[in-house]
Amino acid sequence: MVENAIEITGLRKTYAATKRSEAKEALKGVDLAIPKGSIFGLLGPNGAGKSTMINILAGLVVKTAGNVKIWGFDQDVNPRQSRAAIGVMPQELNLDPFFTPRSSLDVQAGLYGVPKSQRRTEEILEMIGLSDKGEAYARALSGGMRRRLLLGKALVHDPQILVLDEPTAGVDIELRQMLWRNVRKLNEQGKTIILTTHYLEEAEEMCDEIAIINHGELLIRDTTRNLVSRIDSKTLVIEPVSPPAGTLSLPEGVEMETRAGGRLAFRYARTKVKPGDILAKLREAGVEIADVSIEEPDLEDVFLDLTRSAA
Ligand SMILES: Nc1ncnc2c1ncn2[C@@H]1O[C@H](COP(=O)(O)OP(=O)(O)OP(=O)(O)O)[C@@H](O)[C@H]1O
Repeated sequence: MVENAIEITGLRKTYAATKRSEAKEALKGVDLAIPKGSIFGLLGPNGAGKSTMINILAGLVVKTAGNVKIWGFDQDVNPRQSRAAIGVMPQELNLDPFFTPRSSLDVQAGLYGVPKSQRRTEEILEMIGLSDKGEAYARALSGGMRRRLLLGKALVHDPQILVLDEPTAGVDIELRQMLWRNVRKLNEQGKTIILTTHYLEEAEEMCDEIAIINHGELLIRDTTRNLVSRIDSKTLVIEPVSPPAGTLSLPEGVEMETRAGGRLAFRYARTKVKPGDILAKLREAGVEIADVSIEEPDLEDVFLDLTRSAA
């Protein structure tokens, strides 16, 4: 039994030089395994190589070197089976304006060779909340509806793996929540989900595991929890009754920052300093405290830490 939904080894992609641009090495030998059944986040700054990787998985971009296995099928040996195992919801709203949602889904199913008797057009329309828009022209759909239709199109052949490329970029909260509800449901039904997102909070909330890529290289891959616990810093935030008089003497390595409303934030290494040490110093200085809280590191800190040091 194959354990991994995706196995990538030594994946390279160099876009050829054109008259206007030099050759670009977008992926520089990436190894990555994505376990079956997970919700896996692929993160990285703009231009890191995420779309290139996803497009290679989807069979839309031809790799330069390396090996890609999808649901156990080598992309080069079994292109049909590997393509059938994956559905991609792309970033761009590339819909034919003259197709209705119902015919869009039907045509897509036809492209994947799904026999008429096995098509789930109505079920998918229902799931993406477009049952009442089945006969509307795509050009008459709102941006959010088009995005939902793209999700539907990625599902027509009932793939084991669903890839979502920046699914919530620029969408409103309601649609985002609907998308995530659907994603969770599909995951519970056994689908492996791979998503790229710029919203780190979202990745932290949704993904079991995360890979961060930068400049075409894999920087790290770990469970979301482990990644967040790598960051040693925490921040103690206090609201003083009145601003401290004079400079404060703080434990070594603690950095202070003044925030809105006169709040003071103290960033410290949790393995070296205890928040009580900071509070003791404040008390010594006669600072009266109205409120206190501690901010835990989040994925954004991890991301900045890793991409900064590798820049
Ligand atoms: N068709 C192409 N021809 C030439 N260079 C390309 C092409 N597509 C992407 N690139 C380059 O390859 C690099 C990786 O791009 P890619 O789109 O994979 O990054 P990304 O991580 O998806 O970024 P974003 O978050 O902005 O979508 C970038 O430097 C980009 O300019």
